[in-house]
Amino acid sequence: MTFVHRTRIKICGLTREEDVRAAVDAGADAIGFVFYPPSPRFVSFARAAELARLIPPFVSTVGLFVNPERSYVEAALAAVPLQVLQFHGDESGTDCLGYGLPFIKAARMRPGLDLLKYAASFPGAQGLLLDAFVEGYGGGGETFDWSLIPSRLPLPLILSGGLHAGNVAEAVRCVQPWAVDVSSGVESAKGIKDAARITEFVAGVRHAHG
Ligand SMILES: O=C(O)c1ccccc1N[C@@H]1O[C@H](COP(=O)(O)O)[C@@H](O)[C@H]1O
Repeated sequence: MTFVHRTRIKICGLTREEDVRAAVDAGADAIGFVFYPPSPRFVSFARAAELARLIPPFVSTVGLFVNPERSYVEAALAAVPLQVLQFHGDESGTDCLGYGLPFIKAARMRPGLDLLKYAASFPGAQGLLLDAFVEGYGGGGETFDWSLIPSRLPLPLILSGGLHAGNVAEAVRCVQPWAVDVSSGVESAKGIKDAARITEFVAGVRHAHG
């Protein structure tokens, strides 16, 4: 099957230098830092700033937040060179605006969620990230029923939730997202990425394109 675009790849929840290098070397388009303290992948702003120095031009740096205070996001922006914000909690459309950066909004997929209505409530969003509905907001390594995704969405779709090298090609062919986002599926332990799994994941995405 021929796609009109190259599926973008975001690797999220990096905590170590070698993992950033592995993601960049494998061809990731974006690197995510988790600024949600309860997450096992949490990094401080200082740590994220150190890691961000390893990220070359044209690879985006994404800051992930869950229900943050505005001052917390502002502090992140002052400390870390972020290009995109990812809001992964119960934020409203207004909560996500006003930072002077593009943002993507996560929807935690469950039966009954009206995704078109949900997307419309985030008028400033640059993309809609679809994740499984898990305890702890995200990063649970669980897939969701892709048939719940409407065929036409008003925003670029970023597919996440339980993706790994073994299912990502099928996911890309089935959903045809703008981008995929992965955390657990390229880890050897929570917060510890595995270079081989990252490489295999990227190859899986590229393989989907035939
Ligand atoms: O990674 C986390 O710890 C995390 C914590 C809170 C909210 C989101 C989080 N990660 C995001 O969750 C999805 C799915 O991750 P996985 O591949 O299933 O582990 C992904 O978008 C991560 O960015």
